[in-house]
Amino acid sequence: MKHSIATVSLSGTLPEKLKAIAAAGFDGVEIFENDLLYFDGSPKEVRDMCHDLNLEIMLFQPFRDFEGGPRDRLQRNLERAERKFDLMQELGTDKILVCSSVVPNVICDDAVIADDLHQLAELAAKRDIMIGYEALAWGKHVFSYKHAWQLVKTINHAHLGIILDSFHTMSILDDLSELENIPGEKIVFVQLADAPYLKMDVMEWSRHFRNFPGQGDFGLASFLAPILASGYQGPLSLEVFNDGFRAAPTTLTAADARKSLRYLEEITLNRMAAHVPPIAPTQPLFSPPPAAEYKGVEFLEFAVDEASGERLGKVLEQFSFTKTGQHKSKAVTLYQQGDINLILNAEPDSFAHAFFVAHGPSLCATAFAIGEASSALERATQYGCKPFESRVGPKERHIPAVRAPDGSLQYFVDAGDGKRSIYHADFELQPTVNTLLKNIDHFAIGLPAETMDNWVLHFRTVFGFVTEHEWTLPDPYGLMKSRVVRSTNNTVRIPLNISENRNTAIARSVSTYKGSGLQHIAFSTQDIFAAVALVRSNGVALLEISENYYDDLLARFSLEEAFVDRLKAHNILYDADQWGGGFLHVYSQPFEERFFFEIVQRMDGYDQYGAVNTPVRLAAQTQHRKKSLE
Ligand SMILES: O=C(O)c1ccc(O)c(O)c1
Ligand SMILES: [Mg+2]
Repeated sequence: MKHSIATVSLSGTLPEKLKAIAAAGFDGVEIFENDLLYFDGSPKEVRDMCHDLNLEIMLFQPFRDFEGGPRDRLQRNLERAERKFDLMQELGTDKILVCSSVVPNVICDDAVIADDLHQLAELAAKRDIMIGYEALAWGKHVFSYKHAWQLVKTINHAHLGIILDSFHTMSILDDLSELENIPGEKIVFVQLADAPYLKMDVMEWSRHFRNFPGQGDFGLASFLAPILASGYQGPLSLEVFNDGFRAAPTTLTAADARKSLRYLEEITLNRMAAHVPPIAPTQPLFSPPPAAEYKGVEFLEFAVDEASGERLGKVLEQFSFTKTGQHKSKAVTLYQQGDINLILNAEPDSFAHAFFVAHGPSLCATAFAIGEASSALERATQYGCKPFESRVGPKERHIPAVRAPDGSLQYFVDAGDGKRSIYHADFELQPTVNTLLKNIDHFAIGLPAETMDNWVLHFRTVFGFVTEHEWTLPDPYGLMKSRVVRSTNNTVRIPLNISENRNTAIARSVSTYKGSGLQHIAFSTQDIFAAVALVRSNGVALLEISENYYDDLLARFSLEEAFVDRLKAHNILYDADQWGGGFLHVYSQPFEERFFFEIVQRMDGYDQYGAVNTPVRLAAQTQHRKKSLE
C-alpha cells in the first residue's frame, strides 16, 4: 500500500512541505495547484525536488468548473485543460483531479455533462493522462459519489475514472452501499480526511475543519473497507484543509498524518476481518499488535524539588494518603491509598529533574496497568514512538515507556505479575492506613489549544483509546473545550482541555507550566460524605460553592431538601444522567496555582464527568483566586 498526502494539508513553503512529507515516510504527494502558484521555481524544479526526496507526484489537483459550463466556453475550458496537461508533463505526473462544477449556471443535464467529460478524457488519452472525477459535496449538479460514478460508468472511457474523497461522502451522511460496486480499476485515487461533526455550511466545514483519520468523528473504516475490497491498487492519500494545521509545525503535522493512515489501515483491516464472511484486502495493511487491555492508572509521578515535594506530600497526607515508601537509592517517595499510587520524584540529575526545571512541580510520568506491557510497547513502536530508555539502578525493575506528545513519560506496567511488585522492588514499603479513596477515576490535562488533535491521535493510535464528544464550557474569561479520551473498558479516563482565550484557567495553566500540564486528579470513593469529613478534618481546604448553585439544584432535580443541605454543607456538587445514574463530586483548592484534587462518587452507572458543573467550578476558582490576591 502506498501513502500520499496533498501539499495543502501542511504549513510552510512548498520545499518545506515536501521535505516534511518525505521525512514522515510518505511515498508520494498530491500537488495542490496553489502551492505551485505560490512557489517561485519552475514545475521542473518541483519535479526534481520530489525526485531527490524520493517522492512520487501522484496527482495534480484541482481542475475546477469544467463540465456543464456555458456552451460557448467549452472550447476554452478544453484549452485550459491542455495547459494543465502541459504543466503535468513538466511535473511528471499523469493523474489529474477534476472536481464537479460549483458555478450556479451549470447545465444540470447528465447527457451534456457526460459529453463534456468524454471530450476531456479524449484529450487526456492523447497525453496518456488519467482524469479522476470527484464529486464535491457542494457541487451544483453532481454532489454525490454515486452520481459521479454513474457518469463515469456511462462514459466508460479508459482515461476517465472516479476519485473518492471521504469528506464529500461522509459529510453528507451519504449511503455507502454503492462503494462496493465500483471496480477497483475505475477508482483513480482515494482521498481521506476525517472531521468533527459540525452543523455548518459544508464547504466552510470542508475547507477549515477537516482533520486526519482518528482525529474526527467520521467512521472512516466503513468508507475505506469496500474500496480496499474492490481491488483498488492506488495509494491512500490525505487531503486535509485545516486552519490549525496551516499554522502548526510542518514536521509534526506530517508525522501525525503518516500515523493517522496507519491507524485507518488498522481499523479498516479489523472491520474487514469482522465482516461475515471476512473480506480480504487486496493490498497488505498495517497490522500492529492489538491495543492492550487497560486495567487502570498504575501510578502518577510528579516532578518536584525537595521543598515542593514536601509541600505536596503534606497535601497528600491531608487527603489521607500514607507515605508508604522511600526509594532505596533515590530521592523518590511513594504515597498510597486504596489502589492509588502517587510518586514524588525529587531525584537530582534525573528525567524528573529535567522536567521540573522546565515546568516546575508537575506531572512528569503516567503509568498504565495493562495486560501485556511488551506487546503495548511493540504497538507504540510500530506507531512511530521511540521507546524511552531510563537509567535503571541495580535490582530495580525496567518499565517500558514512551513519550507523550509533551515529552512526559507514559509507562506500560504488566498488571499480570503481582500488582505491587514494582514498588516492592524499588521501595521499603510501609502498610497504608486509609482506603476511603479507592482509585484514580480520571485525571485531566490542560493543553496548548493547537495541540489537541495531536494528543487525540496519540491516545487513539498508541493506546487504542476512544474519544467522547467535545464539550464547550464557559470560563469567566472565555471558553474551555474538553474532550475525553478513555480506554474502551473505561478503566482509564483522561479529559483533555484547551482554551483559545488568553485569560481562562486553562490558558493560565498553559502559561504557568510553559506547556501542557496536569489540571486535576479525581479520586473515586464509595462514601463521599465520609471522605469529605475526613480530608476536611485533616485540614484540606475545599472549593467553596455558591448558595445559588444549591437553590438551582433544588429547582433542576427532584432532590430532598435535607439532601441538598447536606451537599451544601460539604461543598459537594451533584449531577444525574437520564438513566438514573447520579454523581457527587467535590474539589480542593489548587496546589500552588497548578492542579487540584477532586473526589468523586459514581452511583448507579453514571458514566460522565459532571461537565455541567465545570462552569460552576471555574467561577468558584476564579473568585477564590481573586480573593486571595486582594
Ligand atoms: O474545497 C475545494 O474546493 C476542494 C478542492 C479539491 C478537492 O479535492 C476537494 O476535496 C475540495
Ligand atoms: Mg478531494
